Amino acid sequence: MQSNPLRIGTRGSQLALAQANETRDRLMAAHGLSEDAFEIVVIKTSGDKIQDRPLSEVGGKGLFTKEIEEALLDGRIDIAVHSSKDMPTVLPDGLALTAFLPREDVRDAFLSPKAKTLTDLKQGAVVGSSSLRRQAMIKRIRPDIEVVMYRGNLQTRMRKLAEGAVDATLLAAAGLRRLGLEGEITSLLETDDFLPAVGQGAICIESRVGDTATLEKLAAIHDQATQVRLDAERAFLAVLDGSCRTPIGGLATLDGDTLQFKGIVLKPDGSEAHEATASGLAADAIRIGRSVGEDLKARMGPGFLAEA
Ligand SMILES: NCc1[nH]cc(CCC(=O)O)c1CC(=O)O
Repeated sequence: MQSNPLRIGTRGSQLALAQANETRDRLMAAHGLSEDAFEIVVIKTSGDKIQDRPLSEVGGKGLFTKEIEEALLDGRIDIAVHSSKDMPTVLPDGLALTAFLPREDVRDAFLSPKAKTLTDLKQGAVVGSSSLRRQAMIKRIRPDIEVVMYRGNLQTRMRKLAEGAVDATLLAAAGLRRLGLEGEITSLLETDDFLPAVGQGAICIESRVGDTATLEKLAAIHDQATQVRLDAERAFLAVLDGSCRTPIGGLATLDGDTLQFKGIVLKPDGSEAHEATASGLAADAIRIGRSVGEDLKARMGPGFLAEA
């Protein structure tokens, strides 16, 4: 082990800090190190500075990673901890997702003081979410529901829900668990009818490609099954060129050596949706994800993504 602390870059939100701490704790346990072997470096990103507009309007996923990736490339940090869901499919030259922690619950959670599930909400109910995927999936099941923009950190969103500004909200179960807020979950949306975002529930670690000393440390906390699932999901997203303006869901599951993949593309108002599935050997994860992406692309027809 090197004597310099391993510098862990992260955003400053409570969720991001919880993820960075979890990564540090796993590294400490795996290598028998103390806390002084690590330094958590908080980096403010453009995405953190913009709070009043949906992400889809201001440039999408890369907003939460740009400044952190610059710090990695400049050698100011050694690893960056991210939610896989927030990672663009293309990374800057010289950087890669070099480790995945074991994936948690992938499901979206329904939170409401007024109803047990999405389908129990009263006619014309208001749901807060600024995720285009969640908006489209809600509209597909319940076209009468009004979805209003709802950004801010988890605590802010829960407060708005308690104050009655909205009737319900949807959040990733994994994020709530990491913050010790799973008690706030009213019910969980099963993936059969509500497909999560690509990467949901998986913490990933980004580092410099040739930094072998760091890669060796990460190997001890890496989960290969999560990597295989994410390989398929990210290959799927890359084919569809998943911009933040396109509602897309995708999930890979592993049963032994068999990978199952399901993907969906929707119009934002839920009026049209295309789904496709494929399965095969885990070793073919990337090919399977890509094939579902291509299948959907063909079935959507030209213009669907542009219109969306
Ligand atoms: N876009 C924000 C974001 N990125 C990752 C998570 C949750 C944690 C995860 O999916 O790993 C969340 C919050 C949410 O969607 O509720």
